[in-house]
Amino acid sequence: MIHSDKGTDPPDKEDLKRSTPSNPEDGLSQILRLVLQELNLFYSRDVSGLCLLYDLLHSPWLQALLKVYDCLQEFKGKKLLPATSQAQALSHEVVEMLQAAPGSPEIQELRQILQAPHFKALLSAHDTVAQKDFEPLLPPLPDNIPEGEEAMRIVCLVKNQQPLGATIKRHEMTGDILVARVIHGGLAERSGLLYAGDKLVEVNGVAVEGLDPEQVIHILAMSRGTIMFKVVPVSDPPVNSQKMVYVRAMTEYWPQEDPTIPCAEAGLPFQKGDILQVVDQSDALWWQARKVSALGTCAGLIPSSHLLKRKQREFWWSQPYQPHTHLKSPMSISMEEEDDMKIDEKCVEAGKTIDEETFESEELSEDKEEFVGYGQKFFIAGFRRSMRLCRRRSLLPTLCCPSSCPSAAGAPYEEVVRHQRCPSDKHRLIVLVGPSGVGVNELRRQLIELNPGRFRTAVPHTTRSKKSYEVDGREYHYVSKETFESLMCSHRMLEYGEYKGHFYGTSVDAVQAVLDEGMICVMDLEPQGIQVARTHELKPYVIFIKPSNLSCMKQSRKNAKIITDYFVDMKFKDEDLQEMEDLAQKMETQFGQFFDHVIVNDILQDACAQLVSAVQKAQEEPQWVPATWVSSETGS
Ligand SMILES: Nc1ncnc2c1ncn2[C@@H]1O[C@H](COP(=O)(O)OP(=O)(O)OP(=O)(O)O)[C@@H](O)[C@H]1O
Repeated sequence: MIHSDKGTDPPDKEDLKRSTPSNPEDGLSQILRLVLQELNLFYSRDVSGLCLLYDLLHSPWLQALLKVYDCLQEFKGKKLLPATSQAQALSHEVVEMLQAAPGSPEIQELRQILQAPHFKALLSAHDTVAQKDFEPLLPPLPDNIPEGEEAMRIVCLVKNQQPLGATIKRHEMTGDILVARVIHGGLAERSGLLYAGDKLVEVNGVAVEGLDPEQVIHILAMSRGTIMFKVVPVSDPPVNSQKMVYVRAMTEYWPQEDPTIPCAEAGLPFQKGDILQVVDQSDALWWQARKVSALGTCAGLIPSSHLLKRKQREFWWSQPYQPHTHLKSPMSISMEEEDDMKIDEKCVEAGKTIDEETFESEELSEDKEEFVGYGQKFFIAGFRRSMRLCRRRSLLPTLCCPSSCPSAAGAPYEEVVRHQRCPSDKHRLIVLVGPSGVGVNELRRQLIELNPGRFRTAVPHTTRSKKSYEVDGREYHYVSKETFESLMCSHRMLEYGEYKGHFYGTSVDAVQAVLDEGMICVMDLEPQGIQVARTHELKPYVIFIKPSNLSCMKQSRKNAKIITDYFVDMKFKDEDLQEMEDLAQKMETQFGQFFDHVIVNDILQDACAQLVSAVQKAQEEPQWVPATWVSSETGS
């Protein structure tokens, strides 16, 4: 019973009495219910530490739990033996007896239960286990093995639908057929009887001497059921002492299109961004791996990092020369190419006169920059027209496709670890990426407005002069050209561009300032900026905002407008939507390996809900991140 100095009544004595295990009616769930009830009481009372401990140790439910624990421990030590290994036969007998017995509803019900197919299957499984009847029936070993022959091992494998999980090769000097590799998780490996280096002598009684590996494979392919190998065991069976590593594929790989793979069927196809568990790197050229999304499966062959890099280089040199294509939105390119004359025409068409002052002040409608939430007035920086138009002219070096350009290609695999952010750590930076006009800024704004106390955007820098109504550090950080250039040169700018003769950009420090305040920083970046942001200090979580299909977009963007250089926002034309789709595809092809999450922005409300949930998961659930982000933390 729990005593306390003050507070509510102790729990019902009868309840506690009933909770002791001496009362056989009690279930464990009853005890646990009482535990929870009492813990609730602890919470609601101001109990001193000593009393709490005293009460806790004397509480009947703790005693009851300990008794349950003891029983379980005792039970664990006991070796379970089946009461009978003939349960099926016994059930038959009972059914026959019941048939002769006078009919009563109970007897009828029992007969039905015993004859139900799933119950029969259960008894059959029970007897199989009780009789330890697990092994497949293997043919007897041949008894005419000549004496004095090399030490041989006879291996019988029962081939079901699955492949054998081993590859063979011919020894260059001796011509012997050897087991080249045994695939992890495959039939051969699970048997524990075949090793890389074993020499094949016979397969199903057929001598393999003088045969090509392809002929041996043909014999194997034709075999059904049990396959018998006669092998000369390798003197030193290889021991796999390597540690398992996880990698993110930074490129794609299709074994069926690779003529150099030792066995295309054993290859593991993968796409950019797939997380692979590499189980064997003992071979310099071909590793063994499986996808984390299918860990129960047999491993497959993938090119080693070194080999894949070489393949990328060879592929690149075999391609006709193509100047690097920019990942600029055709919408923005076409606008850049327009001459002033045309811009003037557009402005006249739109019934506006050019108001340079309005334009320079970059005024958006007030509700886009300021809003009232939580009884407070909030100002959202980073949404200004110049900043957004300037982003389209990003000065970051435009990356070419890492998989096809040897100079830009990084490692084809990036080692990753599963990392969970500690609640006391700074939040991860949330980066939104998407083709111009897809709704990156709309979603960003909606997210911030949803909870301005939790989400914020970084305040950008500019070299243009401050307007009278602006506040330094609110709309922008106003800096000199020299300061801006020094930030650029010291790689402290995550993105930057030039617009109407002024620099605009967002610095690492501006992002850090938001994170230091314990808030979640949400920014939008051009995809070529992702790699700059991928540092252990920011640990960005990249969300790709993707347009839905054309017909849906036509419907959902009927009233939407894109910002342009022409002082007025313009309605989407069909070509704009098509360009957006094409650009999204290019972005996915070139930068898909960096996307942690993809959201299709069709119905705005749904996309916003998905964004909220993705951001929460990024902060609160384990995610795959580059191993260097975590090792540099533990190292520091
Ligand atoms: N799901 C949606 N349904 C309807 N309209 C949308 C949706 N998403 C965005 N919009 C509208 O589309 C227009 C363009 O969106 P937004 O300004 O966010 O583009 P963006 O991706 O930030 O591109 P950029 O900044 O490069 O112009 C805006 O008028 C926005 O309100």
